[in-house]
Order: sequence, then structure tokens, then C-alpha cells
Amino acid sequence: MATPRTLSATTLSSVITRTTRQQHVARPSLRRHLSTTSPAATKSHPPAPKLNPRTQSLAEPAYPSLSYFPPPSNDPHGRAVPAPAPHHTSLAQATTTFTSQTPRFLYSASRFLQIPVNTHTPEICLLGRSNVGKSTLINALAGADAHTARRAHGLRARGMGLAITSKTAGSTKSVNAYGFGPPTKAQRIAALERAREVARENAGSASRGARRGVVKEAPPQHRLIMVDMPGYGLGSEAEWGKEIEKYLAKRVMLKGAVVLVDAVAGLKEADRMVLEVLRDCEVRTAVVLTKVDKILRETRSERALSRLDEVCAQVWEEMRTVERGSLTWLEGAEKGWENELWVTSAGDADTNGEGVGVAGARWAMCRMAGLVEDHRMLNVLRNVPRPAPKIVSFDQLEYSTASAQRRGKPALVPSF
Ligand SMILES: Nc1nc2c(ncn2[C@@H]2O[C@H](COP(=O)(O)OP(=O)(O)OP(=O)(O)O)[C@@H](O)[C@H]2O)c(=O)[nH]1
Ligand SMILES: [Mg+2]
Repeated sequence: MATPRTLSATTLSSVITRTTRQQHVARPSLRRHLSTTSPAATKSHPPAPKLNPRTQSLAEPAYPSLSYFPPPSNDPHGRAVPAPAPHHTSLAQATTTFTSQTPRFLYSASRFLQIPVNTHTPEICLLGRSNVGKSTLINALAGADAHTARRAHGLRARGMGLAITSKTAGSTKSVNAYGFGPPTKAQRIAALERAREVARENAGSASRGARRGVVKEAPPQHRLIMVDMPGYGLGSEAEWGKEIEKYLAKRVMLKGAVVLVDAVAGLKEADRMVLEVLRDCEVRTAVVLTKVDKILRETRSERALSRLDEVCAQVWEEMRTVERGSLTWLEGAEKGWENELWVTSAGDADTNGEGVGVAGARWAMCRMAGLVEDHRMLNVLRNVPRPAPKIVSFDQLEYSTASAQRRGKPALVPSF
């Protein structure tokens, strides 16, 4: 069982209903990297898979991942660095997790105590201001066709495992969970062991009262649970904040939170306060920028071109400021924040598919949940040029001893 996390005086409920306006200073842009993923370019890709695309799930994802690392400290222009893409098999693994079977709508809870117990399936929650695109991203992660997802509402959407989206802020009014992929063998074994433990505890407890205290849990049905939260800001209610805060502090299987930031609007004060709550609850946090298509469409405007670079810089600056208030919520640490920023346009009406950057976002979430490994640094190290081996003449070689060979030494070694 995970130890309960502590909360600071900053409460999410105080964040709710607050809206601020911020002034931004133009910075150098990420034009070169983004130009490879403009809406025109994405239109040439095949359409994204519909729900349950069993045959497509192992194929290389249609869109590359799109993420950025902070600029090196010696870069005079302070430009964000495009991160190396994860290996395509790793991306495919993440895509399979989300799209191999139709996602299932699990529950909708307006109070923390209504949320079913989960001790086996990793959970990732999506947080962000209302209308930032949380529900839209959930649907895109599932590989749902953007138009179908936009049209689906109520029971129809629920039946398809889709989140309900709307132009009106505050459309998601409770904590909604969606199950993705089949459970792993390890999850099933852990659940069986837990069930046996519960049975033993029940057999050992003399009174019915004690037996009732033992929590029963359904066997795991999914590999990953994504939790769509109500948004904060416009159209939200203070009560939601309190319940979300309890969830962040107490949920045992919460492996990470994704804070969505509107790439056009930038990071607002409410987002900063949410980052502080995540810091105090020691929840691993990644930031995803949404609606990047709106920036890409305005490519003629210099101001628009510099916008993404500016938002990235603002987010990193904010994360570092928030980090200073803690000794444990550190950049890159297991319970800290990720300096890699994921850029998406999951709800782009112009791309008749999943939009830009969704494959990468899937991978980032699977990595936080511990379902895929990040081999990128290993690949970088493998590609580092090594010094050429020193050439020795044949006369300078001698046989190494048998015991040295057993320890892994080559049979022939230089005699000097
Ligand atoms: N252009 C564009 N529009 C988007 C994108 N993502 C979402 N939208 C639109 O933004 C609106 C709000 O999207 P939702 O997914 O409902 O936002 P939300 O964060 O779930 O909002 P709440 O439930 O109110 O908190 C919808 O009209 C979406 O179509 C995007 O990447 N690009
Ligand atoms: Mg929503």
C-alpha cells in the first residue's frame, strides 16, 4: 500500500473559478521542426484508425511524436530542443495499449469516496482548465475518429467508450474513468494473490463486523485507466476541486498526472496552482500542450510562429519555480516533473484523423504508467563515436590465462 501523501495549504478548490490574463513576450520560434508536421503535411497521412483497429495496432504509428526538451544553458537564443522520437516498436506498443480493444467507460464519480477501489491497474489522470481539450485527448488516445467522437454524446458515447466533448466550458462535471487494453499477466497474478489474502483475512476474523471491513475488489479488466477530470476555471465548481485534491493525495494506483495547457492561451495562474498541488501530493507530472493546430494555421504571422517556443519556455520556468518549494518533487525524478513537453492537436477539425502528436502522448502516458521503457538515451549513447582502437603488431600479442578468459578477457591481449 502506498503511504498517504500530504497536502499543503494550497488547495485546488481555491484554483477553481479563477481566470487570469497574462502578457507574453515574443521569443525565437520552433518553426523548423513544426514545419514538418503542418496541417497540410498531416493530411497526406492515411486516416487514423477507427475504434478497435486490431489489424492496425502493431503498425508504425501514422504520426511522429512531437516533444521538446529545454534549451541548453549555453544556447544564446534559448530555443527548445526537439526530443528524439521513441523507437517505433515502443510507440507501437503504446498505441496497442490504447487501441487494441474498444476502450470501456468505467465510472463517473462526483465524490472521491464513490470511486471504486483499484490496487492493480495503473491510473493516469488528465487535469487542465475547462475547455483545454482533456476529453478530446482521451478520445484521440483511443484512436477514435475525430468526427465520430465529436458527434457522439450521452449513452452512445459511453457505449463506445468515448468521452463527451463540447465547445461549452465545463462540460465534464465529474471524475470519469476509461479502461484501455487487456490486463497483463502480472496484474492478474497480483489480483489473485490479493483475493487469496482477503479470503485468509476473512477466515481469520471472528466477527462479521471485521469481515465487512475487508475491502473487496473486482479482478483487473484493463491494462491502463485514464481519468478525465472536470476542468478548473470557467464553468467549474469549487466542490470539484476538493474531490480532485483528495484523489491526487490518496489514490494508490495513480502513476502520474498530465496537465494540459492551451498552446494559444499559455500557462495561467490556475495551472500554476494545480502544479503546486501536484508537487505537494508528490505526483509525477507531465505537461501536454493542446490545440497546436491553431498556431500552425497562422504560419504567416511572426507572433504566432514564436508562440509555441514562448509557451514552452514559460512552462519550464514555472515548473522550476514550483520545484523550488519542495525537496522531493524534482525534475526527472520518479515522483517529480518531466522536462519534456508534448505538443498535440488532438481535436483538429482539419485533420480527418487523430491529429498531431497523439502517438507521442500515448507513449508518454504509457511510460509514466510503467508500461513502456524509454530507450532513447541508450540509443543516443550507442551512437556516440568511440575512439579508434589502438593498433598493435602481432608480435606484441600474448595469450591470456584460462582464468582471465573465464572472467571475460579476450584470448589474445597486448603484452605491454
Ligand atoms: N482546434 C482544436 N480544437 C480542439 C483541440 N482539442 C480540443 N478542441 C476543442 O476544444 C473544445 C473543448 O474540448 P473538450 O475536450 O471538451 O475540453 P475539456 O478540457 O474536456 O473541457 P471541460 O470538460 O469543460 O473541462 C471542443 O470544441 C474541442 O473540439 C485541438 O487540438 N485543436
Ligand atoms: Mg471534458
